[in-house]
Amino acid sequence: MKSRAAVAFEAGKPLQIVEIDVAPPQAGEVLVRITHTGVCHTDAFTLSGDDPEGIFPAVLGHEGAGIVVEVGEGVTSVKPGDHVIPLYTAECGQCLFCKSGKTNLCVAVRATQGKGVMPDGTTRFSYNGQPVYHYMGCSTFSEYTVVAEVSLAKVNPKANPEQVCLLGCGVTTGLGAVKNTAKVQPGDSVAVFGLGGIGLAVIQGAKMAGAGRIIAIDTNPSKFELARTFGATDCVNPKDHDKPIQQVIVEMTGWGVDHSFECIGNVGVMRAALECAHRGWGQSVIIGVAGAGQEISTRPFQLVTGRKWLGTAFGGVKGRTELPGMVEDAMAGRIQLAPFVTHTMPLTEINEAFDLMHAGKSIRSVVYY
Ligand SMILES: NC(=O)c1ccc[n+]([C@@H]2O[C@H](COP(=O)([O-])OP(=O)(O)OC[C@H]3O[C@@H](n4cnc5c(N)ncnc54)[C@H](O)[C@@H]3O)[C@@H](O)[C@H]2O)c1
Ligand SMILES: [Zn+2]
Ligand SMILES: [Zn+2]
Repeated sequence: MKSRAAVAFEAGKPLQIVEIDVAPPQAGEVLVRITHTGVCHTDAFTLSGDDPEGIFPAVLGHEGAGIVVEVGEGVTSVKPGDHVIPLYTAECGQCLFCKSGKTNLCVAVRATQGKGVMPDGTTRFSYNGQPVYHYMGCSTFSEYTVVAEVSLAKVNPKANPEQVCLLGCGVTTGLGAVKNTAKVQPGDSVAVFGLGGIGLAVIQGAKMAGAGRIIAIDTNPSKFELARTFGATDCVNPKDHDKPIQQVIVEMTGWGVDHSFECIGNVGVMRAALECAHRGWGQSVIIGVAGAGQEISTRPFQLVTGRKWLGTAFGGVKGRTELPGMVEDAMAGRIQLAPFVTHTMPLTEINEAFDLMHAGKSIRSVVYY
């Protein structure tokens, strides 16, 4: 079938809106009509060419909501008409990782997902007879996409897709990092570096967890108002200080914060985030995705004196098990999604979403089909 899609033909170039061909779902696969998709910084990162796993031409996008159109052989957990959120972290329930109870990093489709193909090693997308690759197992920048059954969370059909698509990545990642990775406790102090969709979701999660002081840090002060709305108690612009930001945070708090979160993808800030963690027990969670080949560093003394360096993908959330409940939480107002959606636009204007992100003017742009 034909599908309108925004295709990344080359790194560093705008997406092109074209009609691609989408092949039917094979065994264990599902054809989904995407109705809405957010644009996450990770899409911009891959489009920039800095992502070692980036393959072109590809259909990017991994923060979507849609409706099942057709299922391949053997698919039992979803049927046509079901409302779904595609998952870039699958959950098969069978693999070593799923069974461990220790992680959400299912490996069922990992090897092929990273290569931009479906589990049988081929792609369902093509343009003028040439293959177009999948992205993060989701490819939500195509109206019709094919996703592995294990990469779909079935959610309440009454949920607002313009908002719950954000549970496909940004908001879930931030909330999950607080709850599953850092396990923030009532009264704990928190520092959040980077106030995009991820960082603001961390603040919302910290507030929900009953954190005491929540310090929001960004070089773009226009983000502070929303950060305060979500629960930030202090807002700090590193540019207002002539000393390293970690020193500023330590001085503000005495011994540093109980938890810090890096939500930018900057290895220098990752170091600062670790070093502003409390002596003896403070921990720092890396969420940001750094460029290919970049490395983190600090003095080992920072760890010897009790700080912990952690990281998280999709906030440690098991998508098929947990997303349906998170969608219910959003519908009941326990999770706030509306403030994240600062812009909406039709697919034809998707490049504008990237421009707004790079200009620091949006939190999330949601594209509709
Ligand atoms: N681990 C995961 O599962 C996961 C999931 C989603 C996104 N990510 C990553 O999280 C990061 C954030 O994503 P986003 O969509 O919120 O991005 P975004 O671009 O919307 O937000 C980043 C924010 O960081 C601020 N910033 C930039 N440099 C800074 C600095 N030196 N000091 C302080 N603030 C600075 C920017 O002003 C901006 O507000 C990206 O690296 C993205 O790839 C990771
Ligand atoms: Zn994302
Ligand atoms: Zn698994």
